[in-house]
Amino acid sequence: INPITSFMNFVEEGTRQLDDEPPDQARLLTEYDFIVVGAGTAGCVIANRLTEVPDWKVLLIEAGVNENYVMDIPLVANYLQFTEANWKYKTQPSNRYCAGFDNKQCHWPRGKVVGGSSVLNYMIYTRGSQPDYDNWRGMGNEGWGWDEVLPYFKKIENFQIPSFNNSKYHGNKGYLNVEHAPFRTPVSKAWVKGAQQLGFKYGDHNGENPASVSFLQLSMKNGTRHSSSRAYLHPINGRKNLHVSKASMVTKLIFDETKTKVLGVELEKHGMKYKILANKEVILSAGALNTPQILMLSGIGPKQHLDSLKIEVVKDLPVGYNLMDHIAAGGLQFIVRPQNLSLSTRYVLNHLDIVFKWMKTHKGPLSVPGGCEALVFTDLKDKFNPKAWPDMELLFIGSSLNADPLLQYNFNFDKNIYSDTFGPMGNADAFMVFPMLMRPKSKGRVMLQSRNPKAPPILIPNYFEYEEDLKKIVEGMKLAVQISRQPAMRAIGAKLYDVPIEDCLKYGPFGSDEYFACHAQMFTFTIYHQSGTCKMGVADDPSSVIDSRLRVHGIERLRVIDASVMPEIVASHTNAPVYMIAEKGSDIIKEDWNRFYTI
Ligand SMILES: Cc1cc2nc3c(=O)[nH]c(=O)nc-3n(C[C@H](O)[C@H](O)[C@H](O)COP(=O)(O)OP(=O)(O)OC[C@H]3O[C@@H](n4cnc5c(N)ncnc54)[C@H](O)[C@@H]3O)c2cc1C
Repeated sequence: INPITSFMNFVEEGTRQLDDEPPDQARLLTEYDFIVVGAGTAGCVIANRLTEVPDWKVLLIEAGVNENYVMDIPLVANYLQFTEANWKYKTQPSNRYCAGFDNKQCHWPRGKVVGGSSVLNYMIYTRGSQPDYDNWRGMGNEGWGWDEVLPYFKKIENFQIPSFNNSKYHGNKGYLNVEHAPFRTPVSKAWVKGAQQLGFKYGDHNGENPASVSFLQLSMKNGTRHSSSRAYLHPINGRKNLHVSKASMVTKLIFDETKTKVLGVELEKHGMKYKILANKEVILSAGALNTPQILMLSGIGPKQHLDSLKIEVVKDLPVGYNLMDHIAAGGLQFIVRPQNLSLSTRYVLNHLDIVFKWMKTHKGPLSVPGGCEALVFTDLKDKFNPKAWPDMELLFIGSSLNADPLLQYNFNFDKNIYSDTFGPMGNADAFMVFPMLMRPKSKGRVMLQSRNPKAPPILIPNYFEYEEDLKKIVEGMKLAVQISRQPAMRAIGAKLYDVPIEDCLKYGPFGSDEYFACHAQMFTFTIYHQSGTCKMGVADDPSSVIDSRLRVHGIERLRVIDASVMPEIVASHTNAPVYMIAEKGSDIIKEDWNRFYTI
């Protein structure tokens, strides 16, 4: 590999990508048919699908700026959290969770860039399975059962994994590329084998076997990130009926004099304030933290909370409640015999040929998103049944905390606890497993800090309110240890890293249930799946904010289409489900305005 031609290839591809992203609209119209707030996973899909109707004019508003080509390098995903493309939120301090982190706060990164959180994410592409969506329909949400959402999951995909390419479950004509990473570490292969030796079936968790082990399916195209902007906006760059306004923050909704109909939005761009009207609808796709924030700033939210901030109440609705997330016990690491290859930053920086290889071919270790390589989904009560409804995921990362000097800052570790616990690892080769709670019972809340739209919202995760959530995580940790004892793992010398968290020894010896529970409460890792804060439900469900056609109860011309709408978090990473919600939501809009729609 020639470093110069590789680098030039990288620069040329990056320039092309920049040219393909729809430009910032310098001069905004005063009126559009639809205004979509937030160009994240959902917003890019909606902007694409609505502008398929040639006489609809759509404005897509995004607080962040362009995606750039460095963001497409899968291995550097962690680093993006230190850039302006992240809103950099933190949770309220707690002793029950995130307790081993600085000021007992978890970092909650969210994308602030064209492409939203699909630009910061680890590209893991999972959908959830039949019971997740039948559960939604069972709550009264007509049209959201598995049989009704599956066609939309297929519509999203350009599925590129031949061994799983079963047309009952997968599509090949969609905008989003789904593929395996073109590189696997030997350790990941041993782990996948070890999981099978324990009893898990190798299979397609997005198809026949929701509870199985496999290498990750990824929203990736030829070894590079395929964000929602790359997938849905780039191919339609040039559509005259789409305007994109970047670096533009929506601060409030505008209502008619009866306060029952939305007329448009107020936004700030480069220090200037604008009022833009929507002839037909405003669609909020600002994500599960910012969509409730915009609603509450506009007077749609819990009356008592809005009163306390002296915000005039337009509609009393439980906005911001029902906040759900998936969490893992972080820092569960397994030392292996030294490998002659590692996904560590140290290794990569000492082997620049790897970097040049990716720049030229998009192959090699840099094509592994943040080191994430494989997963097991399982139902802890029926562990090895591949048809079961998972309540636990074990995510395999072919890298470790000591492999990257910045990882401790990603997760906000307390410096002393971090160095006491992980310092003794030195430069040992290791991998991590994140045992992840897939169907949490505990729910939190998003609140406003003040009437200032630029003040970050108050984020209360309320993890582990229910003891059973903690117990399940502990079961997941023990299961991860069991895999590490299988023959394929013994062959690479896998051994649980056992320097204890000093503060947890008072609850029990290292490896006891009580010790592991304390570990999970100290190193509570968000998996960034915040959702549910504008719950979809029937009008007489007092906990719901929108109906099953994604319209805000009691308000005309206003919909929410993003991760906020999930009535119950699905047992899955959330990006693919959000794509589905946006595809289906776009068809609902077309149907309601008597326009042609595609499924
Ligand atoms: C670090 C990280 C890793 C993740 N890893 C995975 C993964 O591997 N697999 C997976 O399935 N999921 C993953 N997720 C979750 C997944 O990416 C999200 O669930 C999904 O992107 C949410 O889509 P959304 O459309 O609801 O919101 P977002 O994609 O977050 O989009 C919201 C957009 O609205 C914009 N916005 C917000 N407020 C305003 C405002 N006032 N005015 C204008 N614009 C505004 C934001 O800047 C953003 O661009 C990850 C998320 C993160 C942050």
